[in-house]
Amino acid sequence: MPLNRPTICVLGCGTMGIAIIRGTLDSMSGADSVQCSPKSSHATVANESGSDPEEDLLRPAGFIACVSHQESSVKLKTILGDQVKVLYGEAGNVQGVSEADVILLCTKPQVAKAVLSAPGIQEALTDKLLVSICAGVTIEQLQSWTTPTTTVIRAMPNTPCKIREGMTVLSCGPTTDAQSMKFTSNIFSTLGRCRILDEKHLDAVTALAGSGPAFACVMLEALADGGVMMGLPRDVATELAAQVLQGAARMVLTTGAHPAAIKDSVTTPGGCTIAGLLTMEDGKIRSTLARTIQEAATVASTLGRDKK
Ligand SMILES: NC(=O)C1=CN([C@@H]2O[C@H](COP(=O)(O)OP(=O)(O)OC[C@H]3O[C@@H](n4cnc5c(N)ncnc54)[C@H](OP(=O)(O)O)[C@@H]3O)[C@@H](O)[C@H]2O)C=CC1
Ligand SMILES: O=C(O)[C@@H]1CCC=N1
Repeated sequence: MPLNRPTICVLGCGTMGIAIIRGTLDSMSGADSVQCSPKSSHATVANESGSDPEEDLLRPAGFIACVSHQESSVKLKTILGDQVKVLYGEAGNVQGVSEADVILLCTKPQVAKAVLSAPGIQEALTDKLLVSICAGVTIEQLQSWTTPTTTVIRAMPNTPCKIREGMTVLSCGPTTDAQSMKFTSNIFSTLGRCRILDEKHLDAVTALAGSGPAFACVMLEALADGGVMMGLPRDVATELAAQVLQGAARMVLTTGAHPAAIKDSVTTPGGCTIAGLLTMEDGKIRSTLARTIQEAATVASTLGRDKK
């Protein structure tokens, strides 16, 4: 299927839909300008830079965002401005999918089947690419709710996509073509890091990377609490904790160092770090965090199932 400068419909534009649109528009706003097309009234991105023409063809031409309720559509317009065409309700979904080339399914997993099975959607999806970010919804399920003419890809991004520091994992189905995969990987690579893995890993990915920002923020908040306990002002403690986590994470990502080696390099014999580390180990922090991912992955695997 041709994917030159496609229009993307974000079907279910809440937290993640907004993060993906915002991050993508920001990624293009440097060299490119985003403007509202009077003809189609959805956002178009005009490239005036001398960038790679092949990459340019993979950039979205514009976004359409679909939500369920009219009130949400009003709020969304104030968040995304006139760069994005906003539609709501069942008729809005059919219109949005019909006008787009690529559909990003960002509803809650529990409503994915109903949204894709609604009258007019299957026809509107003919010969199009459907990328689902719904936790626990498998490629097999997505294929069974669409016709064979629709190409299906599963993605698991996370909220930091909004600031282009995201982590996304993609899985393709047996019939996914290379161009669809290249386009999808290009979109998510501009929003942070992007990897392709076999679908069997996606529940673990959902727990570690999808839910991960929540777990990381609980750790961040707890570290800051400790600083506050020892007299630091809250804003200072939060800044220190956030920068420490970012710095340590960047050391792992940029140097490739093992986390244990970085820990050891901080730990002076008989010093304060080993005193703190032993206290952490007494609290079983390692197994608590590892079990957190295990439990979240177990629940993720159930999210696409019909509720009895
Ligand atoms: N939140 C996260 O960190 C992550 C979430 N995910 C996955 O992303 C998906 C979305 O999550 P999230 O963004 O948090 O959810 P939100 O609740 O923030 O957004 C869901 C959106 O879907 C819309 N919606 C609901 N029903 C319909 C419908 N019938 N037709 C069209 N739109 C509809 C809602 O509109 P309205 O407001 O009008 O009801 C809302 O805009 C989930 O499947 C989740 O598993 C994946 C990775 C990370
Ligand atoms: O909590 C959830 O179910 C979703 C999936 C990953 C992050 N949030």
